[in-house]
Amino acid sequence: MADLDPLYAHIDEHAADYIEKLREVVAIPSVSSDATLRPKVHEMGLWLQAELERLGAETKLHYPGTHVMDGEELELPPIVLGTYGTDESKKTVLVYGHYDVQPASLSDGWTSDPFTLTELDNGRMVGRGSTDDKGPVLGWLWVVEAHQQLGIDLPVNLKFCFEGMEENGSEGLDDMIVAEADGYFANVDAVCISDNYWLGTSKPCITFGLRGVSAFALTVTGPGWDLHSGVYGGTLHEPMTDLIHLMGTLVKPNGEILIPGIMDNVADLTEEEEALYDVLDFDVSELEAAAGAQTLIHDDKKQTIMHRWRYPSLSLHGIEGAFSGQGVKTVIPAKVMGKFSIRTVPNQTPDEIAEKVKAHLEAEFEKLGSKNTMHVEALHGGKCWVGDLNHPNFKAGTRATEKVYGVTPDFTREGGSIPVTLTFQDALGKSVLLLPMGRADDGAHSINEKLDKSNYLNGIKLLATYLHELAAETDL
Ligand SMILES: C[C@H](N)C(=O)N[C@@H](Cc1c[nH]cn1)C(=O)O
Ligand SMILES: [Zn+2]
Ligand SMILES: [Zn+2]
Repeated sequence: MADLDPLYAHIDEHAADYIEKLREVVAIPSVSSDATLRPKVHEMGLWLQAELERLGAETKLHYPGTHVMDGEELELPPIVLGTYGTDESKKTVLVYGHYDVQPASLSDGWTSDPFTLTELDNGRMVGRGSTDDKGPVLGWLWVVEAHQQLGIDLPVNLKFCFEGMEENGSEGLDDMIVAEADGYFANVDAVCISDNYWLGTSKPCITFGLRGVSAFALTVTGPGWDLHSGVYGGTLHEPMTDLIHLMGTLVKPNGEILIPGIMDNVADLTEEEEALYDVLDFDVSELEAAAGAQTLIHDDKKQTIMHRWRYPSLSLHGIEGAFSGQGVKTVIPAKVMGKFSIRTVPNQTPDEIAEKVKAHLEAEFEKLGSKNTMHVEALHGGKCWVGDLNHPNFKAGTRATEKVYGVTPDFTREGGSIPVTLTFQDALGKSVLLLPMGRADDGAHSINEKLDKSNYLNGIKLLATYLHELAAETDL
């Protein structure tokens, strides 16, 4: 295998260039769930295509069509495909990432403009998408660029697949992958995704499981328009009262989900799985620090991690249509929509979950005797995934981590979701490795999202080393 020390030195020397490029992409507010920002998501996709072309990849944009969001028909952003190298004597690695981001605004509590990458003295680079997932996506590009600049042969062929709807249901992606399994993806030997985080803040990990996600909108409609609570309060069924009651029937404050039958299919805990939690080097105080609170439900670290990885959870996210401004507005909102989602685990399926949620809410609404109307909509559902830690793809990731960080990584599952992971595994029949770049306290989806400069640079080295280790794998 090539000596990678010159590559590592080169990556360190080019830190400023990599950071400038990250600044450039953070400044594109590619928020997939905001209809007004949809042009920015397209812009970000085209930015990536241009970079891939600049590096010599053959690219193709796949436009999955349109979808309706907030009553508006919108063009789905392109899935950016790129082929770099077609040498039949080399293995082909498919790398996936997403270029859309979660919403962010200063008013949420950010200490700097979310779309301006802000470098802090402690090495943190703060900005929306820095860790989720623009930093890692860019990392793959710099791996290719560094090899070119040093004249080192890239030991594998690469296929890129970057989507712009991951944070909003990955619409159109699964269909394209299935349709192209024997086409664009035909020669793929292994898949790697860098889109999650270490378990803590100091030790790297590789990840072999993800929870799924099923998102819902629960709408209660009453009066024809918003009403004066002094004039109408006490005289009619109020949508907000019904909604709050219904949302309260979903989950207990201790996290227990109240939907009948929801735990029926949850996989049993085996001794082998339990042993994995026992050896984990996990400090709950890091989780508390990253959350900015000491409000954990479970005292025991093993229970905490199991409830994050292997049990479902239900979170209430927000209410559309409700008054949320400052001061008091004595109004009865006419129509309110509660948003919640369930993180799902083996062996739950989105269809089964949606059926149980709907049956439960319909039964609860019936009990209210309300004259309002209620509608439950399943917004998007992604399946959970568990990979095989013993596969050579994971061995390559492990060796790469050991080389770059000098420690054996934690082997983790992730509480979040990357719905495409299982699709790649099933449709292509190939192993998918999750190789994270960022840390547990990066604040993905939260305020002040950041990527540490050291994680960015070591992450680029890690992705590069993984490709070399995979190329050296004889068992693949
Ligand atoms: C883990 C990954 N970086 C991520 O953040 N995934 C999202 C996917 C999603 C699903 N609905 C909206 N976004 C997540 O786990 O929330
Ligand atoms: Zn995300
Ligand atoms: Zn992500």
